[in-house]
Amino acid sequence: MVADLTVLAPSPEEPALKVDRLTVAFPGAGAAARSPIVDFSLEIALGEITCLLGPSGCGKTTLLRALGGFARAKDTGGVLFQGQWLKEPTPDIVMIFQENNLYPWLTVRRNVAFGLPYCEGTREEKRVRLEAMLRHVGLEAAADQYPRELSGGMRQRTAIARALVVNPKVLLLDEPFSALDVALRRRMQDLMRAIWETTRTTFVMVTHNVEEAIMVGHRVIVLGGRPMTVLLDERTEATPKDRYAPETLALQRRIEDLIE
Ligand SMILES: Nc1ncnc2c1ncn2[C@@H]1O[C@H](COP(=O)(O)OP(=O)(O)OP(=O)(O)O)[C@@H](O)[C@H]1O
Repeated sequence: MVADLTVLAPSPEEPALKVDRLTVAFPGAGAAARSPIVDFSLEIALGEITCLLGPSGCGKTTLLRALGGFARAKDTGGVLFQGQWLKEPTPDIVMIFQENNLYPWLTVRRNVAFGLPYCEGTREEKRVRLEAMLRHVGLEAAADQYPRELSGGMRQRTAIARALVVNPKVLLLDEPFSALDVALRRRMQDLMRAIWETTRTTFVMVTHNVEEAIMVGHRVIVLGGRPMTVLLDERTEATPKDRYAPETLALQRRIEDLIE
């Protein structure tokens, strides 16, 4: 446990994000008719890892963007964050994309520190927090390297550290590990669970990998159809030792059948 990163456990009653009759409108004439998200509702629990799965093109990224305040919603509904309609991105909700978007001209340490000037706390508190985060994701030794000198996993760890060091209330991840090989992907999944154990941040992760969703998530939601609906909403208690357990494999098959 890294004390510097610990936050108070949030009250479990209150949802972190409430999608309430959301219709996403795409810009351009008639485009709203093609929107996969029409009158859609869903609650994302506070302090949990929720994984979103679904066939390609069903609207997962569009939903994630809406959760981040990036989508244009019709004013008949939307996304509620802390009881308020989310109209634009907020520093409390941070999004990480597959391609991680690091600043190539900054070292790992300076990439991770990028958002700290905008946070509360003294210079010394921020310094301690930065170093604790670098240690937590195993990047201390690489802190003075540039993104081009890093492996894919190190780049993604830098992106995760940069997102978490500002202590967001919600972290949205869009297929963050899809470019990584199987072994590295598993290490990143374990790291994500370890980070969650310490910070209890609300994570929402889109993935195409069913096993990953079951192993990382506390809750797995399968989306599909047009307009998009929830096809399956299941809690999962799987730990690494349950990876090949009959219940894990049975849930995996049920989900795969829905996504095909
Ligand atoms: N800005 C936009 N304007 C018009 N159509 C869009 C826009 N953004 C997304 N779409 C369409 O909305 C649908 C859902 O896209 P989205 O990227 O959310 O799906 P997805 O489930 O994340 O797909 P994938 O798994 O392949 O990443 C697609 O048909 C896409 O073409």
